[in-house]
Amino acid sequence: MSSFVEVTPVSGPVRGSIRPPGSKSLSNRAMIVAALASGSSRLTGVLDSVDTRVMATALQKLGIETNVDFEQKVIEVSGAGGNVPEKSAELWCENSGTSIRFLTAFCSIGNGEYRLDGNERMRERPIAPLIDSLVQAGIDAKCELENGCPPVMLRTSGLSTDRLEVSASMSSQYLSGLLMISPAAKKNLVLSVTGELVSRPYIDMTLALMRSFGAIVDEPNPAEFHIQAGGYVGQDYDIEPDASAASYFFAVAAITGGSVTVEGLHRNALQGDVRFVDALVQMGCEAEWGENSITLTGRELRGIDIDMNEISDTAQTLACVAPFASGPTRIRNIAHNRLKETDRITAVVHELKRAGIAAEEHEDGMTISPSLPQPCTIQTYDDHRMAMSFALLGLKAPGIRIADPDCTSKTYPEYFEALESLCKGSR
Ligand SMILES: O=C(O)C1=C[C@@H](OP(=O)(O)O)[C@@H](O)[C@H](O)C1
Ligand SMILES: C=C(OP(=O)(O)O)C(=O)O
Repeated sequence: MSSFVEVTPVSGPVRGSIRPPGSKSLSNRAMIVAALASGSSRLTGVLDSVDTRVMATALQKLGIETNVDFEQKVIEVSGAGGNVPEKSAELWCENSGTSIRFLTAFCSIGNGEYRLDGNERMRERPIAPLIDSLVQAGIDAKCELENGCPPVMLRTSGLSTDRLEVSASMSSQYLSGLLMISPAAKKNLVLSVTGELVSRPYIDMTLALMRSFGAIVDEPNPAEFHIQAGGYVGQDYDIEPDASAASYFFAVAAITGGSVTVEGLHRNALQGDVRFVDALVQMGCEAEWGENSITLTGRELRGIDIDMNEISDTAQTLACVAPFASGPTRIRNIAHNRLKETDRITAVVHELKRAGIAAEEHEDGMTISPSLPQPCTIQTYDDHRMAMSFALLGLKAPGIRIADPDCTSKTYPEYFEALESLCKGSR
């Protein structure tokens, strides 16, 4: 384990193709829905990373038979038909937002006592809106430290309400968690969102996955969901490659004037983050949307003004493309990024400045101006996306070191090897 990695610059355009590992968001959703289903499910193309391991282990602890073969990227789940077999469990969620939010919802349909906790940063990431909804539903749910964050304690005998409200202005994951458990509730349920809903494409992803496993959901308006009770049926389900991970490789093409094909993704992918490609097109790149691949070709880059609320996991990637554009780039409407693995606005601006790049922090985002990166060691704040995005700077300028590269294990343990193998022909 080294404390930093130094990225070697490329000397010309990077050309190549790559298939990123399975989507974290789809892997963790598919495990939850398969666990709720009647019958067994075979999930293929799943991601092997800390976040998916945390989810699989938690389901096993809850008594769901979950057979994991990460070598083959396969997980077989014997669904418990909407029951939670174990009456009591302590679940460790590290810093996986999807895991703790989806599992808190999952445990609420059980019959017993459950405690969910995570690492130091997870204990700073809000979960109160989800807890408030469960309390509304008559469940004895609380944040143990009374600060709106994990650890979470639940005493429950199931979900039997027919109406529920949730606030999703800090994270869409509270709503996704409640949506996924709803078909397993005792009655049909009307779930409404109060206030703003961030990261909307993740809700569409949740609904699509639920429907693939047989759920019936109506959406009379964008803030209301009518979910029929009746459960899920186990399926064989193939997970798409991770579109957020793909953003780094599209960015490689953009900043080197090269051409990179990402296999396994397309315009209608379930992951909203494929729209990162549109942001690069807005900056001047060309995209070719294939049936099962996307090719991005880098051209002269211009600065843009962009709302990234719906694709906020790719904001750090864009922030590391922006220095190479001809004018400033303004990223807007991502205040919720302050609540993720680290404060992803302050941290990004701080590290861009460390590399000598002109950047300004705003409450809802940042502005980055054209600059040549200077040698430095980028701090990554235990945030996989800090490491993966700032590595891009090192392809364009010498002396860029990335501290704690192993933090990519949250979603992409082999990231630096994959980046190296894509770029090595251009050195
Ligand atoms: O539902 C999901 O799979 C996710 C939703 C997003 O979180 P927010 O809804 O908190 O923005 C995203 O950042 C996260 O990586 C995955
Ligand atoms: C925000 C992220 O993850 P999570 O919320 O699932 O921890 C992420 O992967 O960028």
